[in-house]
Amino acid sequence: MGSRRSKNKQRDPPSLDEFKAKKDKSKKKHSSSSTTGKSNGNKRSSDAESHVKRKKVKESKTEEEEVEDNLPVVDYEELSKAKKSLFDEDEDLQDEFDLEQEYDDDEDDNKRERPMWSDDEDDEVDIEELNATNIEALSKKLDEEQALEEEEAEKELIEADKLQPRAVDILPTAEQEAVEDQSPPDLTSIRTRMIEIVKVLEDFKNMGAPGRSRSEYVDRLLKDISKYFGYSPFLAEKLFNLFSPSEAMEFFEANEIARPITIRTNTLKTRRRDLAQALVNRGVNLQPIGNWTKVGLQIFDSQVPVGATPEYLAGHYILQAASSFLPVIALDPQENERILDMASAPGGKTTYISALMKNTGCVFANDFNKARTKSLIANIHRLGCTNTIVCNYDAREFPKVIGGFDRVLLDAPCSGTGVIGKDQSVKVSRTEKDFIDIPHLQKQLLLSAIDSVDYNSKTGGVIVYSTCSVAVEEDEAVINYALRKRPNVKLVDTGLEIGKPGFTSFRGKTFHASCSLARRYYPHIYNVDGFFVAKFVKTGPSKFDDNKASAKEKEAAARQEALEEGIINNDFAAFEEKEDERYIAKSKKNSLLKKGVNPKAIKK
Ligand SMILES: C[S@@+](CC[C@H](N)C(=O)[O-])C[C@H]1O[C@@H](n2cnc3c(N)ncnc32)[C@H](O)[C@@H]1O
Repeated sequence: MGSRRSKNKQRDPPSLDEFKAKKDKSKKKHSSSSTTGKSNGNKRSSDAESHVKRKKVKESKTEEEEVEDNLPVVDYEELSKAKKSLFDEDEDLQDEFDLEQEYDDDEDDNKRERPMWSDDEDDEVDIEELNATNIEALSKKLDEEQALEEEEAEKELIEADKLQPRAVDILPTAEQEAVEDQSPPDLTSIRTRMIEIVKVLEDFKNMGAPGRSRSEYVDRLLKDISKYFGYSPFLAEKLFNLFSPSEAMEFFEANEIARPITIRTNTLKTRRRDLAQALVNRGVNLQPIGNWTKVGLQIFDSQVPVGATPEYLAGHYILQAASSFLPVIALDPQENERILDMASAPGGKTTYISALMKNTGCVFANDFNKARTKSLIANIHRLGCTNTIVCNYDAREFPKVIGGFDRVLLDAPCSGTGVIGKDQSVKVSRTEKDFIDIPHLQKQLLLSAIDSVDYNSKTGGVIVYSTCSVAVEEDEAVINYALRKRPNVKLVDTGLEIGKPGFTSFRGKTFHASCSLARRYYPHIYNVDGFFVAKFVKTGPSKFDDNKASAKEKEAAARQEALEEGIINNDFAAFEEKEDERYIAKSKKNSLLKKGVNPKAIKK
């Protein structure tokens, strides 16, 4: 963890001006790379700047700041740069989405480069001298110096760690623990102790105190985590076990912050470029999410409520977490297919499916919770999805209700351990029983999803299972169960470019090797909600398969029933002749009056 300290700063979202300056910079970078061939010039220069800045900061640090630097704050700056982040800034995006047209080339803005260039003075390097010709050489030199410095610092740290018998002092005695339990928590010392314990656990052989077992450190760390971050001891342990100790700390830290606000362009009504332009005009500061989606936008800040703009009300976009795009991308819906979204409210994924199908075919949007189907219907209407049928069944009743689908999405009800960043109540509300009951339901739902798919589908035969939980019981254990119970399916690649592979074994349990094809998403790695996505294809009929013919009959019967109940009208787009006659007459009269003609004088 020591080597991370200099980078442990969360980046503030850029202001509009900074964003613009960045765009300008990137534009210059493009042109300079094409003329000079020095494609890394800007990066190197900013490396050089940050080195200069780091140096300054380092010199002026107090001891307290040094301690503060030790704290495992999630490195979002690194995250945003890392290839693996779902919020990649890809230069290629410029072609499809070029916001530069939205900003004038203003001299003031050009002056407002990143502060590293203008604010810092440095004894050793005169930044003014960093021009196009010597920048690369200087940067290289600075890089080397920096690497050497970091190496030395790391060595010093290791030596200091060895010399100091800190490990002995980290764990409190029973008496100290008793006193601590009685008094209000001292969060600063708890945090420091957590960091120390993590260091010991990462190198227990050399750093563990004599006579102390690894589990003593783990127990203390778990107590500290649950006190510091506010988790129930049970959930703290469950989540801790998913990661190495230092990664677990990053995960817990990341859960303290909400993920970036993201929206999905509704391509049934607009294009992302047009939407972005409209929102920028309203004072929304945004940029594309990353090169893995052509419809997502990340909102940095806004002068208007993003959930109430005219574009929102007109259904040009939906507020949707970036991770929620993933299962639909994996589902890969095709035009004219029949698709079932088993647990669909409030419809973020249904409306995306509908958009990808360009309103062709048919999407059955089901949800067991009737109250939630109201927001589902509202979203379907607002976004103009005309190929959807909303239903309200316990999805375990499928395929008896209807089957023979080309594709089924099961975005399953779950414990929500992936979305603690936005729902902190999960920290204490989830019990051991939840991790038995919820997976039980998920397993039943997944079998129904599999049985509802037509294995003869010419275009599909696909089932996607997703959760916003990172708990293995709700993810790999569920898909592994389905593989055992339904030998007529196999897991396939999700087609998603990024994501960590699913576990093939976990704490003594072994899963089918193909579970590694599933994808895991974590807030501390991708800056998105924790998520899980697995994709199956059907290789043979299920015992309970409903063939396509009978599914069609059921669909026709359902339509008829809805017609009879007046839920849908066959004459949705037709004219009400009597009503229309009145309006036509009125408008004719008005038009004559406008022309100064007395309507009564006109012979009928
Ligand atoms: C994760 S949410 C779905 C979110 C939705 N897919 C979206 O993108 O907006 C899970 C949904 O499952 C529904 N649900 C729970 N049990 C169900 C069941 N037995 N059958 C169908 N839906 C169920 C819940 O009402 C909830 O709306």
